[in-house]
Amino acid sequence: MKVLMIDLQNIKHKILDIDNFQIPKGYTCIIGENGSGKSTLLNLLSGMDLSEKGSVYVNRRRIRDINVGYVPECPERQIIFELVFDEIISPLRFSFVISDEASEKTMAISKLLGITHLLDKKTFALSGGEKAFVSLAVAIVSSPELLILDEPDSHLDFDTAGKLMSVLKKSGTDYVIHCTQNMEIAKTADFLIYMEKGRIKFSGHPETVFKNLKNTNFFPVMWRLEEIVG
Ligand SMILES: Nc1ncnc2c1ncn2[C@@H]1O[C@H](COP(=O)(O)OP(=O)(O)OP(=O)(O)O)[C@@H](O)[C@H]1O
Repeated sequence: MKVLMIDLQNIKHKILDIDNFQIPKGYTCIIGENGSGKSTLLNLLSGMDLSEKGSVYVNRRRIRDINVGYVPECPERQIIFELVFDEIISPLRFSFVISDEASEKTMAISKLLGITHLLDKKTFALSGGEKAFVSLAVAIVSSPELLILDEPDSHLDFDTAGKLMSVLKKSGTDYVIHCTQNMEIAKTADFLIYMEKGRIKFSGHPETVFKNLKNTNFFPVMWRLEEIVG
């Protein structure tokens, strides 16, 4: 039987100290205080950084053999083309995908994200939220198995951030790893990781993880209100 998971083995890297840890297939959110090691972990998972000690496997394959998509905190800084269509199609052109196939894929992803109306617009004229969606389209157009999101929702309003998450859940990407400060988003993940001082302190279903965080500012505001109202 095929084992679907990300397997972190004996990671000692910068601030990170993670013995053995498995992330299941699906939508995972990572939360934790500033400096707890979230971005350091995402850099290892995206292949931008190689672990000083330990290994990362995805479905028993080495991380470097996996097609990974990445959206940073300020995605607009990565935009390079003048037209949105050219920006979204660029990863396919860079990998020599034939023209018709690349255009069809670009249209399909734009439909999925609800941004077909932006395709012939100039990238510099987009709003911050629109730029975030275009960067997301660039990241998923080449069908990554693993998609890393390093707080791209920090500049999005709540409804837009929620839309981004629900679209990604439908995108067919096996693993989405989303670092976020938005606890209303984190509580709807399939799997939640709470980091502290380079270690994974709590993990599991969001309800289970948040039970351990009731007396902290991480506990979702809506749940706190529900508790007060009864
Ligand atoms: N080579 C290193 N060895 C040990 N610690 C390091 C090294 N390089 C950076 N750090 C520290 O690791 C910590 C974790 O940084 P990281 O950016 O991963 O945190 P984060 O949880 O993403 O924080 P934020 O929420 O503020 O973005 C920082 O305090 C940083 O100074």
